[in-house]
Amino acid sequence: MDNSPVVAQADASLVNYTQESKHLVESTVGLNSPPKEKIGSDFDSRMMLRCLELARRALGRTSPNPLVGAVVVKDGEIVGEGFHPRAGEPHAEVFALRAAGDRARGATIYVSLEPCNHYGRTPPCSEGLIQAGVAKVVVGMVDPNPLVAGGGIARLRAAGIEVLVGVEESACHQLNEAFVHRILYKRPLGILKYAMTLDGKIATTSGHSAWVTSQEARTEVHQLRAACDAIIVGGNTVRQDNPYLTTRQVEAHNPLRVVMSRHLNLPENARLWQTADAPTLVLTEKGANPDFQELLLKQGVEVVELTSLTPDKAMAYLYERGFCSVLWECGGTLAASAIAQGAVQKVLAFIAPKIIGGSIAPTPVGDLGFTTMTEALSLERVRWRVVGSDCLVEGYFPQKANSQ
Ligand SMILES: Nc1nc(O)c(N)c(N[C@@H]2O[C@H](COP(=O)(O)O)[C@@H](O)[C@H]2O)n1
Ligand SMILES: [Zn+2]
Repeated sequence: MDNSPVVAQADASLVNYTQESKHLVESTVGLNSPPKEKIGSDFDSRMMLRCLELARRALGRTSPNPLVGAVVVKDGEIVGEGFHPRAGEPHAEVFALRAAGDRARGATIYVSLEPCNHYGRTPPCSEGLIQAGVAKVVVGMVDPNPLVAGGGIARLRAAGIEVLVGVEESACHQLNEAFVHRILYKRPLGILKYAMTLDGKIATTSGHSAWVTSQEARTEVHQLRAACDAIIVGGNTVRQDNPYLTTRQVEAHNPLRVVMSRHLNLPENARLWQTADAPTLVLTEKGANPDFQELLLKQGVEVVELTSLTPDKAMAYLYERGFCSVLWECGGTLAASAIAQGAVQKVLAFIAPKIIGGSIAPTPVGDLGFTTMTEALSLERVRWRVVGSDCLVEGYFPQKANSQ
């Protein structure tokens, strides 16, 4: 078996770029591009990092839009700041220009994503910047949205405005990796998170799993949830762990809690439907257990029937709902199927320095059908760090470059 299922749906040729913008976008989002030299001064970097700090204030709330921050600088001083709070509301540049008022004339504006150049839910920021009379625009990264894709930069330059592109580009890209993935692959970014012992178990043989990792790691998971649009689990996780799936330890945005269950053989008293702290959606198949559907609806849980319930179908549905990122917090069987269907791009593995043994104790990823080590899925861009008493390893499955 080769690795093709994992990347089958991750094909960036889905997006129709013009030949000109294709190269610009590819070089910004890191497809086909060698490492780059630092762009801009240390001051430029500081201002761009401030943009990212502002952008993060809306973490988890902007989808399908990106996280964007903007800073207006006049004579070396910040005179206006802004960030994009949520889709439908003005863009970061508009808030920063409003805060700067007349001081925007002749100023430099830093913005972590290329200013838009189209009428969407809001008018083009490129025109707003021209009207405000800014002298220079410093851009973190090109917007991969084909409606923008270099067009905002070209419009500003055509109006005689100096534009510098690529300041702190990789940090800008990292913050919006889910937005970029959504645009390129027409699916939310799938992140598989699990916690396991040093001997690779997520629970004891009897199913006990509270807690594998340290308190610090669990808080980090709540931060991670806050940055995502949805968390998915399967029916087994609801039955065995009865999770809350909230961000209660960090008091932040709660993503949509999604349960995938074909037959709706789920407990009536699960915490997911007894706590209203976060919205809950149950994905099932046509005609499944109508009585239980009624019970869920009474508890305020949304139920959606898909024609066939697979990880890819679930991701396609969540893409249509405008989601950029989905956190898989499921058990091994669903995780294996999500990986096999290309619904996972990034893996976050918390590894606790504990050994529990047990030849049938559950592991984080079930059967992928591999028989030789040559079939193993190797992650790239791998990093690790210590969190509390645990180690967090993160990496990405390889993705195809835009082959257009
Ligand atoms: N540069 C920039 N700043 C922001 O604050 C933004 N939200 C965006 N978003 C880009 O515009 C598209 C959304 O447009 P509407 O909000 O619907 O008008 C989004 O897809 C990005 O391409 N850009
Ligand atoms: Zn805009």
